[in-house]
Amino acid sequence: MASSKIKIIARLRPTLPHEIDDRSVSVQNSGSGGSIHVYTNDGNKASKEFKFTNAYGADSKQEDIFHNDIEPMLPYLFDGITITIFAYGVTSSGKTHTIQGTAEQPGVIKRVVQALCNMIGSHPGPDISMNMQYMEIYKDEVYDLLVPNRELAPKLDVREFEGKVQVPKLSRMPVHSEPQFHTIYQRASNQRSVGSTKLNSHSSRSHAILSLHIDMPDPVSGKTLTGTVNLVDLAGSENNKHTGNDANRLIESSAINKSLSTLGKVIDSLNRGESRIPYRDSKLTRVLQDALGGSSMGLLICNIAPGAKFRKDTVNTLNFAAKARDIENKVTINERETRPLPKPHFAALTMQPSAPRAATTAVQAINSAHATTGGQTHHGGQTHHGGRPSMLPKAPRPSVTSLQATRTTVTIKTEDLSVEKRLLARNQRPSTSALPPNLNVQIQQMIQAEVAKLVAPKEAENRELERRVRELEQERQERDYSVEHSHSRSRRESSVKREDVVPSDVAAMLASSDYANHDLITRLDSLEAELRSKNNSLYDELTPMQRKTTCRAYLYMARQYESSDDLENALALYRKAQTYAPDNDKLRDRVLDVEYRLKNKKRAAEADQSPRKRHRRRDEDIKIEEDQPAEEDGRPRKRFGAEITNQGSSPKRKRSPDEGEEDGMETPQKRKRGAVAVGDDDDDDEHVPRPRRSKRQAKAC
Ligand SMILES: Nc1ncnc2c1ncn2[C@@H]1O[C@H](COP(=O)(O)OP(=O)(O)OP(=O)(O)O)[C@@H](O)[C@H]1O
Repeated sequence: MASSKIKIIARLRPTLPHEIDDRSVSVQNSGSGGSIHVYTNDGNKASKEFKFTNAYGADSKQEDIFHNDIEPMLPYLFDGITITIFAYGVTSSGKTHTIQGTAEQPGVIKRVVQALCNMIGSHPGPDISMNMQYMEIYKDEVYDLLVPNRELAPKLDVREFEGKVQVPKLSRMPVHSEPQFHTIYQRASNQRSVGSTKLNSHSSRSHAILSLHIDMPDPVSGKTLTGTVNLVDLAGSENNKHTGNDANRLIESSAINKSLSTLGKVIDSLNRGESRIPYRDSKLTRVLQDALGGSSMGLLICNIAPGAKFRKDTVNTLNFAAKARDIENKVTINERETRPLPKPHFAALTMQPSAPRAATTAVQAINSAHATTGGQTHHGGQTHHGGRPSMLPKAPRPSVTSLQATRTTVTIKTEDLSVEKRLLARNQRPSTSALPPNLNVQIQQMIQAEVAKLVAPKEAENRELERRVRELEQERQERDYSVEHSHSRSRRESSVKREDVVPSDVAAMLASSDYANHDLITRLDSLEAELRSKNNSLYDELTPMQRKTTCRAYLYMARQYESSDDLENALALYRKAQTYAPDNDKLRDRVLDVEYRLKNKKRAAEADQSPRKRHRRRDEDIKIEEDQPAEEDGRPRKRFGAEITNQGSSPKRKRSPDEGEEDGMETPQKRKRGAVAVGDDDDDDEHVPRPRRSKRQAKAC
């Protein structure tokens, strides 16, 4: 494993038409080496100097940066190394211009894709493929930009797998050609969150990360090397006094500033060699973990805006860059098994995976190249890093899957960096296994046979256990079935019994019209008692039809009792009937009526107990009987209690004109008065209501 420092370059953008050129920032030796001077006051000689690997002035071209700093890194991708290039700076400093560019001045992305397509195309060897992923981090959440509709895209999780931070659900698209890439990229870029601020009409509101993966399978070793280049366009730090942000922009701005401040903290912690690096404090640092003290090579482009109003931001950016250049990454090569292996037996798990080997020569070559160009920029250039253990890439966990990722080192000839020769050299490398392939298979088969012998008795025991469990389960099911069957049969029988018994009894009772059918009452009572004893009510047990029939039976008997003036029994039977028709309003009225009458009857009976009243009443009765002639048909007139019918004599019921006066009589008093009135009115053609009189007055009359 070799260490590699992050390479830092700075770029000053030109003054825009609406800006004043106050010459507050200048670049010396633009293009190679170079330093940036930030003047404390306009035209003042006092300045702060920052030196970097390369510094580019306002007149620099896109291709200058590409040819000097980016193109030389690309061949390392074909050794399975990850490269991260990110643009950092205040808003409107030219980050998007540098990374993305325009149609006339294409930026890093277009140039990198073009170069990679050429490199892949010129290589006749194994099947090299390129895939792309594109995500944005907006308000500290990761979103896929390759989805058809970014608005509907879900937030994505960031996970760590085998020492590498990944976004597992991020989509991946194959890149076959340059035009095809640009179609996909253009569509995805249009989905990126941008907004207008006072400083930039097209300001990025998110951090965008485009990843290009180059997969190089090696059919001989069954392994695939993957080189990845991450091109990161960070959102710019913002001074809200200058941007004039509205509420939504302020929220975005605070998320951007927070993530950038975490980025600064991560770099500080790495420089101090702290044991805890706050990668997890923001999604940005989590995703870029590999580039910040991880296992990839890094290039940081610091974009600077001219003008005094940006002076503070410019100094901050350059201070940040000065700190970042001390970060050391432990560069590793990404190689994984892709040949499907025979399913490994658990015994094979005891075998440890091969430890990652260091990418030595390749990275040393990079470092030496950096040192030659950037040695003078390091302010004395000591490395403060003491080889913090957490910065070392983790060894892959043992895995039973055939896709076992390993990171190994290859020796790269630094004197010859052409892709064809690198790939040729890789193909000519002997297989990592020193044993012939058939011997490996034989060993595996022997181990499997041995282990099978060991586990055979245990497996037989397990089979026997399983069989026993199955039997028991079957027995239980059969038992459950028979219990359920007997229950349902008894339920069926009981319902059949009820249907047989209740209706036939009722029918018999109705046929005999014997209202004193005590047998029926006894039968119903006993049935109810029986059901009550079973914690159940007859109502619940009967079908609606059976309830209706039972109710009718009780009603029939109640009416019979009522007509014979046995109000007590009638009331009891009406109440019973009510239990089977609780919602019947007429029946409820009837019960109230009978209750009322029964109460008055009892009261009247009590009054009759007084000796004086009994005497007076007897006299009155004699007098009335003397005065009252018999009906023409010889039948006596109806008297109190005899008028009860089953016609529904609700107290509130409106009488029909056809109903006799007596039917509307509601109370014993009324009825009595009515009886007298009927007797008196017999001779009258016209009904004249009589004034109310006391009994004494009536007697006097
Ligand atoms: N080197 C350059 N040459 C010409 N124009 C430039 C250059 N750099 C930046 N610009 C112009 O400056 C403006 C702001 O640039 P750009 O959008 O790239 O800034 P930014 O840093 O990405 O801003 P933000 O962080 O707000 O997205 C754009 O109009 C862009 O065309």
